[in-house]
Amino acid sequence: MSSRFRPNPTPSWAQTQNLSSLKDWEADYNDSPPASPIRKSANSKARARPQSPPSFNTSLSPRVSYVPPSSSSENAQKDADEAFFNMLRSDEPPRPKIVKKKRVMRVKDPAKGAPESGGPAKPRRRITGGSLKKDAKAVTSPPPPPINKAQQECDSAFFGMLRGSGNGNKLDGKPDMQIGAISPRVSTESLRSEESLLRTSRDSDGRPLSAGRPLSSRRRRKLKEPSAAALRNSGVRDSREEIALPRKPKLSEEEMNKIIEEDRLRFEELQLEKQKKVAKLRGKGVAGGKKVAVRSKSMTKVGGSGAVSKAMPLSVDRRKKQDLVLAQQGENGSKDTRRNLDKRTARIRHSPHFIAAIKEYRNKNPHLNSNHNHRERRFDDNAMTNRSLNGVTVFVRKRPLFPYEKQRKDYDVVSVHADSDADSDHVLIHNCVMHPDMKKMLHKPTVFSCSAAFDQHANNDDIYSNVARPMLDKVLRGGIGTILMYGQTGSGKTYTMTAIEERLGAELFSEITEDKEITVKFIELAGKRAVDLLGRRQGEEVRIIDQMQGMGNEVPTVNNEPVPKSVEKKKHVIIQVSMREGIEEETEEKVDADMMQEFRRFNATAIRTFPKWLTAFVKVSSMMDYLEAIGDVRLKGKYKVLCKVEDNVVESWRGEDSWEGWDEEEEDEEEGGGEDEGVEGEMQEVAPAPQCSEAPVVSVKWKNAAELTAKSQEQLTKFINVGKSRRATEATDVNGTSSRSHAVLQISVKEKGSKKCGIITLIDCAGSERRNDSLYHDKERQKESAEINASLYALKNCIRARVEVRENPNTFIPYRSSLLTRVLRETFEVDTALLSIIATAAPNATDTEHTMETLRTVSRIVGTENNIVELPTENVLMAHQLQEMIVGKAPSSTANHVIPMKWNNSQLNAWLKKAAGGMFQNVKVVKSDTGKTVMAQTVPKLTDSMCYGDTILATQLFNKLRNESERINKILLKERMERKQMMKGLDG
Ligand SMILES: Nc1ncnc2c1ncn2[C@@H]1O[C@H](COP(=O)(O)OP(=O)(O)OP(=O)(O)O)[C@@H](O)[C@H]1O
Repeated sequence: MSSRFRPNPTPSWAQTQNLSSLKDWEADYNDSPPASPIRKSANSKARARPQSPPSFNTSLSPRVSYVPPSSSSENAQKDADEAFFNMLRSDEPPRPKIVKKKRVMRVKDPAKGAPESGGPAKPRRRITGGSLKKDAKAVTSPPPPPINKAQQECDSAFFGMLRGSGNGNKLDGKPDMQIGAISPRVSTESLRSEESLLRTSRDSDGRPLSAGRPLSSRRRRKLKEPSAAALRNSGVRDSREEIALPRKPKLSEEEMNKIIEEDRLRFEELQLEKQKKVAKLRGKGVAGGKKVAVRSKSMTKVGGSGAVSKAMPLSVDRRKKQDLVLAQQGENGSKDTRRNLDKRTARIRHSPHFIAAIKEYRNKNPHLNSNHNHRERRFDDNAMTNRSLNGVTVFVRKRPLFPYEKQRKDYDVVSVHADSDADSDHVLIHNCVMHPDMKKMLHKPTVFSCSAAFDQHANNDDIYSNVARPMLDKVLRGGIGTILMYGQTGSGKTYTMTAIEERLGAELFSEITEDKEITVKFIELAGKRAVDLLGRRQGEEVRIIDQMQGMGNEVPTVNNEPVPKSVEKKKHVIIQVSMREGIEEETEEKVDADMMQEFRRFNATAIRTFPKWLTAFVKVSSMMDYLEAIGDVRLKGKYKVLCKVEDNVVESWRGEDSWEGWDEEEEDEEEGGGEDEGVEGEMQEVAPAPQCSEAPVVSVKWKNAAELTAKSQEQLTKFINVGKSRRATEATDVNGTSSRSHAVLQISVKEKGSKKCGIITLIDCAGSERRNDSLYHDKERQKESAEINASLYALKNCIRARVEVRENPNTFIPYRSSLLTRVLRETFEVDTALLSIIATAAPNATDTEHTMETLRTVSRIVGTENNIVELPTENVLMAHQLQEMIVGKAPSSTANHVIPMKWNNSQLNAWLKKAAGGMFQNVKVVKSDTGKTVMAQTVPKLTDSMCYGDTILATQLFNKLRNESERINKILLKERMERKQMMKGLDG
């Protein structure tokens, strides 16, 4: 037998048995076993846990009920003892402890039922026990019957008790709550039984603690109880189910809404209450309003009732509170406190400083002040030629700042320097940016040069007379003139162009003679499509056919000459060039050399010369170059080009647009029988150029585009307006009616019955947008924007190439890269053609980057980007410094005040020398001492560290430092208020 179960005799018990010592008792153990160790043990346990004395229902152990020794029942005592020791000997689990008989007598009538089931319950034998009679019978009936289930239960309870769990039920039939609470120590076997579920966790009234709520999974695991699902599966009924409280009925939507509304009202009420409280506190000066308003915990505990937190989760409260604070801020106009801002926002946020800095800069440089008299300044043809930059006249027009822009605190960052004495004007952009530390403000002036610049005071007449009027003279003589508007969306391209069209129309009709007529064509270039704006059918697609007059593009013909095998393998295209008939022999060599040089540019691998032919092998991969080469050759008007293209190579190329397009155009030309056609056969002579004095030698045809003859200025205006109304415009974020295409208006002045003509082309480009602005546009719009920008890029390249052509005639002009440049081919290739670009500039600070980019692009176009000057960056002064500068009044204190907490070692030393009439000049200061370290010290510390043990001096030092701190803080506060006042003045 395990010693664990050996009865533990106590001296008192030994004394009762007349045993002198424990040893004696042990010796006599077998003969006369102690009769009351269990009782003693039980009693001792009861003492140890007075609040929950273990009590046992004897019915749980009917056979082992123990009757304490008494004079009246000696035999019963003996029997009980024997039964007990029998049990011990037979290795049976120990029986539960026996309680006093008195208590046994208090057992309730089981017929009254267990309280947990509510009504009159069936007698629960195993739990509430059987009858007392039965128990008594069991006590007196040796030998013990085999252990049944009830016995096992009883045993397990007993073990539990021995281990200290005290498992068992009171004899009065009410389970002990404490006992239930410590039931984890109940043997696994018993817990698994159905009854154990009922026995666990009951309160003093016998109701299970888990009533109305299932046990948590953690608790269940602890109790080693099967889950409800497991019980269900095993067919055992879970008692918890019986006693579960009925679920709350679902609320209808109406009821829910009502509750929500009530909560909301309550919340608002509480908010008001809170605001009143805060206002009261502020009035009393008890607390900084902000702290109370924002940090108050009252949102969760208002009124101490927790009503708000009950009604709404904390996050909702917080959000509402935040919304309220934000709304209040908005109403009060309180400032945005963010620190990291994008360029545009930062410019607006610090606008007063930047405005003042720009104003100051203009004052220092009076020529930048916009008071130019544009009326007096009229450039004639010659002046314009002198002022042209690399053959292109560049004008800049700055539009005024709109009231809505002023309203949002935007400001003018474009200064114009119109210098009539020099050859060029200048535009200065005040680029206002923040230092990366987001504290310092910088002003970066950048200067761009142009032929002529117009500020916001220039009107449309000024623009017309300087830009279009000189061009008109040339056009009337049969020349070519092109005016191109380039600029950011909303910068005034359409506005300016409309003004020019009106005035141009009026002058044209007043100047032309009767033998001349004016025709007009108007198309729109949107991406890769050209659409007629004046045709009967709206949206008619126009095809741009650019070819040299009298020459035409030819269908490649196959020469008989065999293709060398090596070439075939490499998939080369063979280009054969025939000399033009009538070319003089002495120049033949030179032409050959030119031609060879030309082909080398296109990576021709072999060039052969024949008496009348020149053959080059060009790689298929550079087919586009090859096509351009042909164009180039034609341009010179010296050669006739024939192509011999290897069959399979052609096949492989046919799928490409460019080649097919090329063929089709040719076919069209042949079918159409246009006036410039007639190229038949290989050796067709070049038709003579038109006899018009300055007529173009090349012609770009707008096939399908309606050409209308305008008989009067009104009619011309009407045609233009019809075209404009058909033009695709859409609202962008930047401009309400932004042009999404390039509008090309061509006005020709023709001699009646003759082909002689002068042409003026006015191009209103689509807004050059940046990605940032088109960020929120849909996909189609973004694609459109990309195409617009691509065509503007091509334009830039062509104009640039045109500029370069003057120095290097071999310069390749990539006019084929966009529809816009194909339309403008005449302008690029005719030397006498005039080209003017008007760059429109928006003055507002938020568009600084766009404006700079426009001017930079135009400078690149004309090859003057090297003339862009970036002036030294200046620091923008803060308000108190500006005040002195602008208002002419110094702030109340110009001294640089620093609070003691921020003093460095030298500042500390300086103060100590002067303060209190030099009282502290002899205090001990080490190198590492700063204002902060000294301020952090208490008087005793100061006494030791600095004042050589002089407490009075240390106290003085301590107080004086604090006084000084207070004094400086007051001054700083005053300065801050002054600055604020001044800023308000600047804003206004
Ligand atoms: N110099 C100016 N004076 C007065 N208002 C102007 C001036 N320039 C432009 N505007 C006004 O600015 C607005 C936008 O101008 P406009 O439509 O010409 O811009 P845009 O550059 O053609 O734009 P988009 O490229 O998007 O078509 C118009 O309302 C126009 O009246």
